[in-house]
Parts: sequence; structure tokens; C-alpha cells
Amino acid sequence: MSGSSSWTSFVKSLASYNGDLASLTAPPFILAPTSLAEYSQYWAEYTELLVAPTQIKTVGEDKEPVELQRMLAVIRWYLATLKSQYTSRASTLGSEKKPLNPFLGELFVGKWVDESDDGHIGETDLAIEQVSHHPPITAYGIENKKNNIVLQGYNRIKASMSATGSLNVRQFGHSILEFKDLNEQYLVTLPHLHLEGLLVAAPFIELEQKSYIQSSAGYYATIEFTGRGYFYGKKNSFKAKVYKSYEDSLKKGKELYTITGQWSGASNIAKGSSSPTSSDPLFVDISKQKAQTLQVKPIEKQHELESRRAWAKVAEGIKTGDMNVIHAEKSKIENAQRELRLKEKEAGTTWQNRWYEQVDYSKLPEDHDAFVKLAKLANLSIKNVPSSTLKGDSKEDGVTDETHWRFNRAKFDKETEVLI
Ligand SMILES: CCC(=O)OC[C@H](C)CC[C@H]1O[C@H]2C[C@H]3[C@@H]4CC=C5C[C@@H](O)CC[C@]5(C)[C@H]4CC[C@]3(C)[C@H]2[C@@H]1C
Repeated sequence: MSGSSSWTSFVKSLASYNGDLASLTAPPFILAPTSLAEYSQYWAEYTELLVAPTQIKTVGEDKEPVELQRMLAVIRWYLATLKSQYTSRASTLGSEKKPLNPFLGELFVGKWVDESDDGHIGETDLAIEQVSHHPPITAYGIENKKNNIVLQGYNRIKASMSATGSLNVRQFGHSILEFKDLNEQYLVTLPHLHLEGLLVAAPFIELEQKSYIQSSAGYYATIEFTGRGYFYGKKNSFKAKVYKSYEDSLKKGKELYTITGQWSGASNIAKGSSSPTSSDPLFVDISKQKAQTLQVKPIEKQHELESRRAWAKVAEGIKTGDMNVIHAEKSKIENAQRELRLKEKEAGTTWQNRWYEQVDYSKLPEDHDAFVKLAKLANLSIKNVPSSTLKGDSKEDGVTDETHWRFNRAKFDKETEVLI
């Protein structure tokens, strides 16, 4: 591996890693020429699967309620997002890479056009904003007007090195998926992950523990992740269990369905609590689904806050492996940011978020939006704690903060300068 000596010294620096990823000067070959702000596009690369639940309106031949069929279709979409989120760099760049650290107010917008043969998907628009720099928080809003779908969420991570040299990453945030014509919403929480292969300069992600999906129709799913592990096991493995409600998940044998396989490939489904085998019906084969390419304006047409324009020179330096250019161009961006913060401090102002706002649920009625109701149905904490934290879990003890980032769709729809 080129630059293995610089990697060795880099790995040594990991030993004193203090949790702030930006503090690490990783060698060029491990740097992605992409800002972390872009990563939230992975929530909607499979627009066919994102839209599919809204196409289910009648009871199927197996007489399953439409809401249950839609829950299964949402789980298919969720699995596809995992493949995008956690394997895209490995499949395009050869391994996981270190993304650029977004600056406050960095924007990333784009659209997926309808590639279906009957036009049932319509256009899907993406609006990402780096809403916080300390700590780094990315908020995203995805709109599919034709089927009246809004997907919004935000992401923050806390990273730490493990004694065995892998990077443990806990995620904060969640996604809220709304099918407005059906008056149906879903709360989707995030898995924890760790990066293996750091010591051999070929890092890749494995998901771990659990994430949850709660439907406003009551259906509740747990998705448990296991990696290659020590015993025989395929990478990217998961087991999903679908219940009529959270309460049913506490009782033995109440699974409506069990789904097992690889979230990046094929999975099978069986009714009830028994784990399906490959002779059971195929649930989905994500590797056979087509991810769509996001359409992003050419850099010369972008606003100065837009990610690919702002980072263009740094990205060029990463592509040519020129550490001097990377350092010089990154410093320009960082110095400009320091200047901005200084001016704001002197003027007694703070940076105004553009399309997102912090919502403090402790000050709002429960039915302010779908979040509190869905979290309660799923016995999930509404506090600002790591995603997928259950209500009453030790992580939330003492935390009083109930603020979360929310998409202000009206502001985005009124946007005149940063256009898709
Ligand atoms: C340990 C320090 C270091 O720089 O090591 C370099 C190595 C490439 C590993 C660290 C970086 O690995 C990257 C992977 C990134 C996650 C990938 C996907 C997602 C999903 C998305 O929806 C939210 C963000 C998230 C969790 C990324 C967070 C940042 C990660 C862990 C990068 C690490 C700095």
C-alpha cells in the first residue's frame, strides 16, 4: 500500500486519538475528496424503494393489511440505505476513507430524476445543511413531491478508538419518513458502527447492535446487526423482526415476520419467529437494486456555500495526493471560518441556519409532530442521546436536553439563491 510508512505513523497517532476526528492529519491516500455533508444523500439513492410503500394501497392476495405491507416495503428501503451509507466508499474508492470535515453552513443540494418507465416515481429533491460545526451535525431533507413524501433527519457521531485498533462510532439523530397522502409516518433510528481494518490501512465499516423502525400504524421492527464475528458468519449480516406493536415484541413468539440475510445483499423472509433459510421466499436482494446517481449542478453554477464548489481545490489536492495543496487550501477555508466567527462575535450575532431549526420538545405539546408519538410507541428515548437509546436506558439518565434538528420545508421551498 502506497505511503505505508505514513500510515504507520498515522496509526500511531490514533493511539492518542482524542475523539475529534478533525484533529487527525491522515495521509492523502486515506482521504476522501468528499465532504461528510454529502453522506446524507445515501438516504435516497434508491428512489424506487423510497416510493414503493406509497404504491401499496390495496390488501394483497395474502390478505395482509396494507399498513403491514407498507412496513415491509419501508424495511426494504431502509436496508438499501444501509448499503449506500456504509459501503459506497469501499465499493468506489476501494476502502472507507476519511471525509472532509464540513464547515458551518455548508450546503449540498441535488435531485434524482425519475428513471422509471411509467413515471410513477417523479423527481426527488435533496437539501443538506451542516447545521453545527462544534459538534459536527448534518441535517437533511428529502422531498418527493409527486408522491408527497418527506424524509428528514440529522446525524452526529461520537468516535473512539478501541483497544483492538478499530474505531467505534456512535451515531446521534434519526430519520422521520412521512407519506403525507396516506397520513402515515415512520421513525427510523441509526445503528452503531465500528471500522475494522484500520491497522492494515484498508478500513471498512461493520454495523452493530440494533436499530428500530416504528410506524404510526403501530407496526414495530427491530433490526439487529452482526458482522463477520469470530464464528462462521457473513459480513453485513442482520436479523429483522416485525411485530404488530412494541408491546408484542416483549412477548415470546409474537413476531409477524422474521427477515435474515445481508443488508448489502440478499435476505429471506419467513412468517412468525423462526429464522428464514435460503429456501424461504426472497425478501429483497439489494445488490440487484439500482442505486440512482444524484444530479448536482456543475461547480461554476454553485453558490459559494455549496460543498463541491467550496472544497474543489482541496478535492483536487487529494486526487493528486499533493499534501501541500491539501493543507494550503484547507487552511484558507478554516481561516475564512475563523474570520466569520470573529466578526459574528464582535457584532454579537451568530450564524443563522438556513433550512433547519432546533426544536426543543420539552417545550412543546406531544402532538407537535410525529416524533414524540412514534418514539413513545417504540419505547425510545426522546432525549438528545445516542440513536436507538431505549427510554429509561442508562445513557439517558440525567440528560434533560430534548432538542433535535428539524427541516423547515417552507424555508427550503422559498429558497431563491441555492437552487437544485
Ligand atoms: C480514526 C481516524 C481516521 O481518520 O481514520 C480514517 C479511516 C478512514 C476511518 C475513519 C473515518 O471513516 C469514515 C466513515 C464515516 C461514516 C460513514 C457513513 C456514515 C453514515 C452517514 O449517514 C452518517 C455519517 C457516517 C456515520 C460517517 C461518519 C464519519 C466516518 C466514521 C468516517 C471516519 C472519520
